[in-house]
Amino acid sequence: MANVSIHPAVDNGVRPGQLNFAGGELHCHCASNPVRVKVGANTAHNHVCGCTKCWKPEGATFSQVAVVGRDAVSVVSGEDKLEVVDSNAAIQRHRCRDCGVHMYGRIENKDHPFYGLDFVHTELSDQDGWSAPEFAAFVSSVIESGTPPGNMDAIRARLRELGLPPYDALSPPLMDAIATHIAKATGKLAA
Ligand SMILES: N[C@@H](CCC(=O)N[C@@H](CS)C(=O)NCC(=O)O)C(=O)O
Ligand SMILES: [Zn+2]
Ligand SMILES: [Zn+2]
Repeated sequence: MANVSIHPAVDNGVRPGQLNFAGGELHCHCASNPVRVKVGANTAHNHVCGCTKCWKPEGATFSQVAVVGRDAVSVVSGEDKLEVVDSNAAIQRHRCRDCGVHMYGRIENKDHPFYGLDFVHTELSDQDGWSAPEFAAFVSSVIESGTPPGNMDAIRARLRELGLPPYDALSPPLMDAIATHIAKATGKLAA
């Protein structure tokens, strides 16, 4: 099963994060004048995502993506090279127009359940200690990128083997958080 590739950061086993890690810097793949983004806090809810919208390194089946408070994220250099991939998406992914790497995804809709959180790919950092991936999201969506449906049993088995329980949306706690937000907004639950 180890021959099923998920993402280079987890294919050899998930490495634990460091509890007191305070953040670091991300950089894009440009050899010169890279975009640099400071993330001044550790991440949370790190996971691998199989959706077609999250940035994946060349050849990877999944993206690796985590969240961090938007106030902790700032562009250090190369801001002029950033462009929003899809301004209609809930997550506005800012990518380097030269190398295509997504530097951060931001939610601008204040009513969104995850407003206040940015999405970042910790593999773009040279530092170790970022929170480790905990689960696999949008697993069935890898088919939309061309993964043969017949490979899905092996992919889910490999994710379980790595300690990344596979879900076809987000993890139960995050789905519960979204539903709670909606129930409060619609008055079904006390705010
Ligand atoms: N099946 C779709 C799923 C896309 C999707 O819903 N992605 C999730 C996980 S990143 C999401 O929250 N997307 C919001 C967005 O892209 O703005 C695909 O693969 O394109
Ligand atoms: Zn770049
Ligand atoms: Zn995704």
